[in-house]
Amino acid sequence: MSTLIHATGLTKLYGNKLALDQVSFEIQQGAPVALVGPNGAGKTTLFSLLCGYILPTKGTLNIIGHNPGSSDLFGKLSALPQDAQLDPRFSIAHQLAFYGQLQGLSNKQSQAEAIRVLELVGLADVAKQRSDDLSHGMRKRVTIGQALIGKPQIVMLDEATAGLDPIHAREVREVVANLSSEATFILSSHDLTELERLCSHVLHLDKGKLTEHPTHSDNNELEFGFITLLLSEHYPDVEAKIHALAQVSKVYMSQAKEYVIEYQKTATPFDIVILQHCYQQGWRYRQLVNGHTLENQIFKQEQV
Ligand SMILES: Nc1ncnc2c1ncn2[C@@H]1O[C@H](COP(=O)(O)OP(=O)(O)OP(=O)(O)O)[C@@H](O)[C@H]1O
Repeated sequence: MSTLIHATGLTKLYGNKLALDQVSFEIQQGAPVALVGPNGAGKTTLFSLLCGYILPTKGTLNIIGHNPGSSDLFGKLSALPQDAQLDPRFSIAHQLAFYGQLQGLSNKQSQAEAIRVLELVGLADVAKQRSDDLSHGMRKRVTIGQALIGKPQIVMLDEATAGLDPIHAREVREVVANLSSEATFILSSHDLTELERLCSHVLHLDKGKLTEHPTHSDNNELEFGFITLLLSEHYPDVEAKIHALAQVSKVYMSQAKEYVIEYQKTATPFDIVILQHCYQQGWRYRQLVNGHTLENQIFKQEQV
C-alpha cells in the first residue's frame, strides 16, 4: 500500500482564530477515508489545504510526492464541493465531456470519458438527459462521476450525502464503496454514523484537533473483546444480567438502550453467547456491533 497524503503538524490561523492545530496524519491508497467533525471543526479548512486553495500557517503537507496546488497534481486529485451544481441547459454527457476537455482531452476522448464515468456511477442510460430530469440522488451521482473524470488517484467529496433522503444517501455510499478500486475517496461529514460502515479509517476533527480511529476495531489478537448491543426497548437490570455472564468483565450503558460489553475471549464466540442470553431473557435487540461503535470510540472510550 502506498502513502498518498502525508501531513505533519498542520496548523492554520485565520487572523488569531486557530482553525487547525498541529494536525498530523497519513492516508494510504485504498479504502475510503472519513473526515468527520461538528460544525466549525476545521473540515473545510483541511479540504482547502489539501486542494492547495489556502496555505498552512505552519506544518507540511505532501500529496503523492508533491506540494498541494502543484501543477503536477493536475488530474491526480479532484474535489467535489458540497454545493456542486449541474447546468440545467445541457445534457449530462455534454457537461461531463466539457469537463474532460478542460482537462485537455480531445473532443472524442472527452465524450468517451463522459460515458465511462457515467457507467461507473451507474447512470450511462441518462447520458442524454438534462439535470432537471434526474432525481436529487442521481444528480449527486453525476457530480461524483464528474469528480472521476481523468482517473484521479484521490477524490475528495465534501458532505456527499447532505440533503439526500436515506435511500438516495445509501445509493451514493454504495457508489463510493464500489469505486474504491478506482480511486481513494476522502469523504467529509458531520454525521459520525453515516460513514462508519463505509470507511475503515476515520479522521475526527474537533476544534481544529485531530484524532484517528479504525472503525472495524479492537477485537483481533487481544485477550479481551468488545461488543456493542443496542436493545429495542428498555428492560430491567440489563447491566447486572449481562455482567452475570461468566465471560463478561465490564459492561456499561453508553446511551439509552445501548450497552458496551467487555468480555474475555474463549472458544465460544461471545456474539453467540450474548444472542442466546437475549433470547433467554426475552430481550429484543436492534443492533449488535462487533467492537465499539465509532461514536463510542470518539466520545465514550474512557468509560470502559
Ligand atoms: N476565512 C475565515 N476567516 C476566519 N475564520 C474562519 C475562516 N474560515 C473558517 N474560519 C473559522 O475556522 C474554524 C474552522 O472552520 P471550517 O469551515 O474549516 O470548519 P468546518 O468543520 O468545515 O465547519 P462546517 O461543518 O460548519 O462547514 C471555524 O471556527 C470558522 O469560524
